[in-house]
Amino acid sequence: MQTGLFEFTTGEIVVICYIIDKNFHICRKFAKMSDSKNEEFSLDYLQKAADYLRNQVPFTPKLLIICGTGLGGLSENLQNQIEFNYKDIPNFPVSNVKGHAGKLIFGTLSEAKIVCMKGRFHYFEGYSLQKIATPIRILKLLGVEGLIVTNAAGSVNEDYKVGDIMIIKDHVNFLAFGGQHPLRGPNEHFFGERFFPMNRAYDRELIRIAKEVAEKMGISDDYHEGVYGLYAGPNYETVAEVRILKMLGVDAAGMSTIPEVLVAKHCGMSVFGFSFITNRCIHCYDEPDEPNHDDVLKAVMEKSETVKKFVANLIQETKQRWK
Ligand SMILES: O=P(O)(O)O[C@H]1O[C@H](CO)[C@@H](O)[C@H]1O
Ligand code: HPA
Repeated sequence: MQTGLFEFTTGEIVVICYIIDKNFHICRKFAKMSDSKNEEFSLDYLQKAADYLRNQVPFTPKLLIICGTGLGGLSENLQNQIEFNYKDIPNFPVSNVKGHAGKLIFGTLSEAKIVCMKGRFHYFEGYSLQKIATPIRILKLLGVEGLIVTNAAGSVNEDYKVGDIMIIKDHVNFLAFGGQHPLRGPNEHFFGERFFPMNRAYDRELIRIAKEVAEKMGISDDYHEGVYGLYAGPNYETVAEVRILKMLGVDAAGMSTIPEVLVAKHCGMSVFGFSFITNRCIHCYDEPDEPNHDDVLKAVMEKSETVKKFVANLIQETKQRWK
């Protein structure tokens, strides 16, 4: 048989059809595999959680606050609170780390309409990067336009001290260097473009206002602008790793935040973030100190009022955006 440029016998055609068919099935299988990998990050799946919340919350939240370890007290700023346990929200992950209560709290502050995640999800808990960031997409579906993301972190920068606030001006996503990314897989165009920039990820105007707020609060010696680095954990860094982080321009190290920021930026949110410095990362082999989670929690508790005030003042100064 003559087919275009080539001549085939019937037998050859059968073989070719078989190969095409086989490849088609293999391709379909792979497509299905990668689709099912993203199913829990898809619009349909997340819509269920958004509908559940929308039916019970009488206003549209505009600002999401993610409370880092021990920073759940930030939700105490909110008036007219409506509270949900993560476990009661369909298709919502559940948090397992001490210092992360697992509650979603809606409320208002200085007329700003806010939702607060009192408890987040970490890669070291075994969640996929997508699962960690599902609340961002769910709350985007509800109407959220801005994110204040907070975390507890160790200082790599030796000028920082325990109790300081580091406003995040940029980050280094060490997981991405190894090809790990919450947006890996088919792009959900509803939320954003396949390719998106991150060079202006942290909103410069919010940073400017936050610095003014810190100055007005009289804490100019206790805040910095720096680079956050994601170390997957759950162990704290070795001395050699801390030295590498320093060489690579990281000022504070933590085990969270970046997956949430990536997904927030992908769906067009404005982002402001800060790290609360809970411990020093250890640079020297002869130092007897060892970081531990109880000290991390203790450090946050000691300064929780200042941090709460900092966030409340920042919201007060930017409330027009979140009404
Ligand atoms: O980043 P958050 O959730 O604030 O918590 C930080 O504190 C924990 C370690 O003490 C880790 O989970 C680290 O990421
Ligand atoms: N390293 C990583 N994550 C952390 C630290 C740290 O020193 N402190 C709090 N979270």
